[in-house]
Amino acid sequence: HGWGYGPTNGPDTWAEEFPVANDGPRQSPINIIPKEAKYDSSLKPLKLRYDPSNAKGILNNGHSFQVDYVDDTDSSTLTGGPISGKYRLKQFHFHWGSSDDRGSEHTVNGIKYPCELHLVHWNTKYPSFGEAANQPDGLAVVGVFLKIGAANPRLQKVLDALDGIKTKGKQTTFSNFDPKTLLPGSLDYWTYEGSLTTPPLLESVTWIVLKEPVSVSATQMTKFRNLLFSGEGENPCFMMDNCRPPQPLKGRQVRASFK
Ligand SMILES: NS(=O)(=O)c1ncc[nH]1
Ligand SMILES: [Zn+2]
Repeated sequence: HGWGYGPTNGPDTWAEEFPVANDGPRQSPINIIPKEAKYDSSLKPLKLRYDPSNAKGILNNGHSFQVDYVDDTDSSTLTGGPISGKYRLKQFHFHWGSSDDRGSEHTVNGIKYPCELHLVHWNTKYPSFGEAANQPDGLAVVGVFLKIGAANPRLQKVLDALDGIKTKGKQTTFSNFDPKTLLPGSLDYWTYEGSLTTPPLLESVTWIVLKEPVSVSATQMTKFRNLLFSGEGENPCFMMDNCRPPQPLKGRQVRASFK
């Protein structure tokens, strides 16, 4: 059985098949220490321009669920920020915990949030996501923390679709959704050079982690935890704690777009 988040296939075992997990100089996630981040006035504002009609489907991939976007044109892109050129939105997904005191992958001063959203983009200087994923400047992932508070109405359409993709491998159509509605009011961010946080842990990601969290209610969190890692007809295993712990910084500089 492949990699996962269980006792026999979780993050501490990944190095067996993916040695970069332990040896890599730029692994993600990391603990962000705001006081150690350097304000960089040359960092540009983030520019996210998404076409809601590019939303294609929603899939339970056995590790998380993701909303996939049509990425054969430049209609949903990320530009500005720490990146040069244009990156296309491929998908967004989440990581969450088994209780509200954990679940995020990045941490801030060691604090874990209950959930973290990742918007995955690839550099259009490469022909495809797959090609870009193997390049040091191939991917850009925007990370957004979710914090327990008032129910977030912007999440509801996504959460309501989860009943249709309960088990591993299930997918349904999911159309007309603008991921910009999931972002906080401020686009202030920390940025550093890192990796995918799931195997193959490719060191191709420019991470852009927003400082301001968005809200999610405890009830909404229970909907994430009602998904299954397991496939239809298999022993049911609820999908939660699908988060990799923070990895060694190994001398990397985290920059801040704000003072
Ligand atoms: N969690 S992550 O955003 O680093 C990721 N995206 C695709 C595979 N893994
Ligand atoms: Zn992720």
